[in-house]
Amino acid sequence: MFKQAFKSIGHAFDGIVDLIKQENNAKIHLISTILVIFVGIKLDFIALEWVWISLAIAGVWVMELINTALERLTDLVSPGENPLAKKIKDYAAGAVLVMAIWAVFIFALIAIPHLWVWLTFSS
Ligand SMILES: Nc1ncnc2c1ncn2[C@@H]1O[C@H](COP(=O)(O)OP(=O)(O)OP(=O)(O)O)[C@@H](O)[C@H]1O
Repeated sequence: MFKQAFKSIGHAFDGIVDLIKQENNAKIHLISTILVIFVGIKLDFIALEWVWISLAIAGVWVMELINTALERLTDLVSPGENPLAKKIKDYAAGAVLVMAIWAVFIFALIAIPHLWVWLTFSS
């Protein structure tokens, strides 16, 4: 039972590693994730702020994984040009964009007051 569970986790990790290797957007997400965590540690985010930040980070990764899965599936079932394939890919890309905008909003909402305090009291 545990062996099967570890095997499944391994497949899931393979998917994430492959996404980072294959997709430019995933590389941008990775750099952004590291930067946001670094800024959060530097600015001393509190637990509740980490809850929102981690939700935003996870949300963008989940959307990117689903988007890429849909892109691959579309290419598999419809290798040529097809207006429906375009719609499917554009909708999925739209989902990533909505989540990314929300993530930036959450980060700004949390980081700006911290930055304000940091700039005011560090001088
Ligand atoms: N099979 C297809 N038929 C018609 N249009 C397609 C097809 N595949 C992709 N497109 C469209 O071509 C454009 C570019 O798609 P493409 O997937 O290459 O780049 P993208 O949207 O930047 O995605 P990503 O960089 O995540 O792979 C999009 O508008 C997409 O909907």
